[in-house]
Amino acid sequence: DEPLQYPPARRDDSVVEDYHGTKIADPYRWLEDPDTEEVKKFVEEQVQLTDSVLQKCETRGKLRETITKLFDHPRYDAPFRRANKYFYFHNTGLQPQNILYVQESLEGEAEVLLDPNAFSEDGTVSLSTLSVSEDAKYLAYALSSSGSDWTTIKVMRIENRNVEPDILSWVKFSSISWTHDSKGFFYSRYPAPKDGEVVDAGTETNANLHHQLYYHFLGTDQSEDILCWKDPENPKYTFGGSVTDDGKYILLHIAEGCDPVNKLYYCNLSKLPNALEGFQDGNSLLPFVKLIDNFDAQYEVIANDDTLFTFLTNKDAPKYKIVRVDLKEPTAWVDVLQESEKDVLESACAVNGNQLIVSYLSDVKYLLQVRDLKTGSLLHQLPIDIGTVSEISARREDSVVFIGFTSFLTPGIIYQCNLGTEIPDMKIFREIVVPGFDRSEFNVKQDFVTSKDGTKIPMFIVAKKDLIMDSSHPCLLYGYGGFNISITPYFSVSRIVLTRHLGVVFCIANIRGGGEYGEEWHKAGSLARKQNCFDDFICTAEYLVSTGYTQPRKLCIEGGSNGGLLVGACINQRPDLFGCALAHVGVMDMLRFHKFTIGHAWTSDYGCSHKEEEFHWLIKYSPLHNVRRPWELYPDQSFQYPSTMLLTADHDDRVVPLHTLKLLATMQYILCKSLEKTPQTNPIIGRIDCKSGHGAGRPTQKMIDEAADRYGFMAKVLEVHWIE
Ligand SMILES: O=C(NCC(=O)N1CCC[C@H]1C(=O)O)OCc1ccccc1
Repeated sequence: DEPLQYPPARRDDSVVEDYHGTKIADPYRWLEDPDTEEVKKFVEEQVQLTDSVLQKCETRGKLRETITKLFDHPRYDAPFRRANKYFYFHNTGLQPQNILYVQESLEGEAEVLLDPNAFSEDGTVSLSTLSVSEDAKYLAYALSSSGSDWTTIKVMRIENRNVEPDILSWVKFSSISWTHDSKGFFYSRYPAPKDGEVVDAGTETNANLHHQLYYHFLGTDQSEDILCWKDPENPKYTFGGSVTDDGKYILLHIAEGCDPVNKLYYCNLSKLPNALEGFQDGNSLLPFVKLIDNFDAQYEVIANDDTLFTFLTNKDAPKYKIVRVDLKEPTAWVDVLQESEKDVLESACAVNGNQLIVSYLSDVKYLLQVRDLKTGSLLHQLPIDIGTVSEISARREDSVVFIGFTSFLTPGIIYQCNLGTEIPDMKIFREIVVPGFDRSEFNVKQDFVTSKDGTKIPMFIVAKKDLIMDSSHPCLLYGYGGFNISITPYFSVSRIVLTRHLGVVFCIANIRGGGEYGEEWHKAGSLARKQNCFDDFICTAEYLVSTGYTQPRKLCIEGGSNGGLLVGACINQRPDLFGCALAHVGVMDMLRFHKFTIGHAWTSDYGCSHKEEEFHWLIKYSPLHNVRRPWELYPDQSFQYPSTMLLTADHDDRVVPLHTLKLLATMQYILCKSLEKTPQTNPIIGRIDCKSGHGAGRPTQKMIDEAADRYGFMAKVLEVHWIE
C-alpha cells in the first residue's frame, strides 16, 4: 500500500560537533528539549501518524480484549513479616496498581493497608519502594507519578492508617531503612533543582549529580534531616544506606555507575555518643569507617554477628562466592562458599538462625539450596522446576521462608518452605491460576546457538506443540544484553496470547552483556566488545531462519532500553534479516546519552564519547549515527528497513525520549523523505505515550493498551491473522 506521508521535521545543519577530530552532524539536536512548541508539535504529528497506522491493524482490538481477559486473574506477591504482622501485595486482576495488605497471621483476615489506586484517578501514581519499621508501627513508602524515577516519601502509622505529616521530596534511586528504635529512617536524594529547572518532574533531562544519604527523624520537617554522607569530589557517585539485621550498623553502599562493584563503609550506631540526635546540628557527616574503599568488586552484606560480617562478592570470583571478615581485622578475609565452576551464585539470604538460602543460575535456570551460614556446607537441595526464582522473602530470625517461582508456562507459585523441620518441605502457599490458559498446548525448549566468534548463546523457544518446521511461523525474538541483567523464564500473558492466537514462536536470546554466566559474560558484551551483543542477536535470528522456524519477513525483534539499543543497532546492521522491529525506550544516541539524567551511570557498559578510544567504539554502532539506505549499499538487492515502531513516553527520565525522537526523525528522513522515489514502503513510526515513564509503575490498562498496539502493528506488518 501507499508509502506513509511523514510529518516535516526541521534539519538544523548548523549543529556539527568535533569529536577528537571527527566532525559529527546532529541536525535534530533541537528535539532534545521537550518543552519547546516545535518539539511538542513534532510529537503530536507523530502520534497522529501512528494512530492512523494502528487504525488499520485489525488484530489490535482482539489482542486488547483477549489480553485483558487473560490478565484478569488474581495475583499475589510473597508475604513478608515484621514483628507480629504479615504484609503482602495482591491484585484482583485488572486493578491499575497492586494493593498492600496486612494481617495478624498467615491465615488471619487480611485488611487493605495501602492502596495506591486511591492516589490518582488514572492509576498513574505508583508505589516505588517501602519499608515497615521493626516494631511494625510505621510504614514508610515512596510514591512515583507518571512512571518517573522521582519519588516522594510519606509515612503511615499502621494501627490507625493515619498518614503522618512527613513529606520527603527529591528522592531518587533510594531505599528506605529504619533504625530499630523506629525513630526514623535512612534514604537517598538529590539536591532540590534550582527554581524553574524542573517544571513537571520526570520530563526534564538535567543530569542527576551529587546524590546524598540522609536520615529522617519521624515527625520533623525534611529541612531538619541529617546529612549522613555526600562526596562533592565525585558527583556521579550514588549512595545507599541499609541498617543491619541486628540494628547496630548503618552500611553505606557506594556506586559510581552500573557495574557490579561498590565501596562499602560502615558506622556503628550503638557507639555514637548521642546516637543520631547528636548530628542534628548539621555540622558533620556520620563517622563512617571505610571497609572497602575501591571499586574492584561488589560486596553485598548477607549477615553479621556483631563485628563478624558475611558478604556475597565477585572479588576474584566472576561467578560470585561468599566471604567473611571480622571488622577488627579488616584485611583477613576467608572464603565461606567457593565460586562454582559453572553456575552463577545469584543470591544468598540468611534464614532460620544460621542457615542460608542460596540461588544459582545454571544455564539460565535456577537451582535453590539450603546451606550452613557458618561453613557454607550444603544441607538440602530444594526441588524446583525449570524457571525463575522470582523472590525469596525471609529474614534471619524467620524459620519459614516464602519463595516466588515463575516460568514461561507457570503463571506464578509462592512456596512456603519450613526450615524448622528435618527435611524442608516446599509447600504451595499460593498458586496463580490463569483461567483459559492450558499449558499442555505449548512447548518450551532451550537451544544453544553458535555465535560469530564460536560462543554458545542460550535461547529459549516457546511455541505451540507439534510445530511444523516449514519456515512459515511468525517469530518474536526478544533480547537485552547488558548491565549484568539476566533474562530468565517468566510468564507473560501477552506472549501467551501471541503464541495461541497468532501462532507466534516466542524466543528469548540470552546474549552477552547480561549476567547469565557471571561477570565475564557481562564484560564480553560491554565497552570495546559491545558488538558481541549484536553479533549474538543476529546469529540467533539467523538460527531461527536456518532451522526452519521462520523467515526474515516473518521475524520480529523486540527489546527495551539497552534492549532498544540492541534492536536499533541490529536493524542498521542487518535490515534484510527482519520483517518488524519493536524498540522500547531505546538508548539511541550513543554520543550524548551520558549528558541526561542518570545516563552518566551507563558509561560502565558503554564508555563515553568524551574519550577518544571510546568514541571510536560508540560511533560504530550508535543507532542514531548508522542509519543508511540499504538499497544504496547493496544495489542488486531490493531490500529496505523492517517495519519499525519506536516506543517512548513523556515522563521517561531513565532513558529520556529524545533518543527515540531523534532516531525516528533520522530514519524517516534518510529512508523515507529525502528521495523522490524510495524503496522504503515499510512504516517507520513512533508510539509516544503520555503520563507514562520508563516502564516501572505503569498501570494495568496502559500496559495492555501498549501491548495491543505494538503486537497489533507486528501482526499487520508480518501479515499474520487471528486464530480463534
Ligand atoms: O540507570 C540505572 N540502571 C541502568 C538502566 O536503567 N539502563 C541502562 C541502559 C538503559 C537503561 C535500561 O536498560 O533500562 O539505574 C539507576 C541507577 C541507580 C543507582 C546507581 C546507578 C544507576
